[in-house]
Amino acid sequence: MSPILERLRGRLIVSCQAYPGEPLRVPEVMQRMAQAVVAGGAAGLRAQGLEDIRLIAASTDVPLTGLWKDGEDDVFITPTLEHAIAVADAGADIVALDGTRRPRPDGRTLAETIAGLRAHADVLVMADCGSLDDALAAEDAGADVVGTTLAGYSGEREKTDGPDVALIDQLVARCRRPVVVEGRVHTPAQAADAIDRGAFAVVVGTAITHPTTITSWFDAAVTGRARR
Ligand SMILES: CC(=O)N[C@H](C=O)[C@@H](O)[C@H](O)[C@H](O)COP(=O)(O)O
Repeated sequence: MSPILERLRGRLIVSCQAYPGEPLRVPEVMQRMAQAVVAGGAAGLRAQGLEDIRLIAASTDVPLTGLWKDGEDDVFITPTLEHAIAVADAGADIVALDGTRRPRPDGRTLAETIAGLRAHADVLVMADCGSLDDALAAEDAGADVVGTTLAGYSGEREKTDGPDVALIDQLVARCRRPVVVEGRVHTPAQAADAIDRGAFAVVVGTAITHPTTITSWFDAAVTGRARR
């Protein structure tokens, strides 16, 4: 296994992302966020957008998974070969891309996209999948790692409240490549459970790095409960 992946075995990867229009959608802010989570023990980082990737790659030394979200269409996580090459060139160690079986905007298959990326750069590829069939196809297409990132977002599986544990169990049982659990891991207990189920690593985003959502959880918990 690659030394980059070895550093992530059984560890926490923290996704540092802000969304369009949000106050924290500033590359330097995400760079600081990345430094803050590494100080807390994150063994890996995940970042969106070329400038965020560049800044984080330059200022941290943990394995960096990069992606470029583009478009409103079904396939928006690093949707084309051109996007994937740009993410690699920005400094990502692992390029995360849509690993579903849906048609891609540039007409390439996932296998063609991975082969094209590999011809350009020596990077690892994480396939962001939405189902077991996605993950099995992504392995055949050459992905180094399969993730549960798109479970509940690609139309194939229900969006569970927490991580999709049934899918985790399926992937761990059937996949040959490391399975990275990502998506709605909201508590340390859920992260531990994912590892106990056989996940190679766990990605946590929102519950660590998205204060607007975290605030809404606390607000919903307290609002309306006061005795007087
Ligand atoms: C579906 C999609 O677009 N997922 C994105 C992928 O990079 C991010 O918006 C998520 O924050 C990330 O997957 C981490 O998941 P969570 O924030 O639930 O811990």
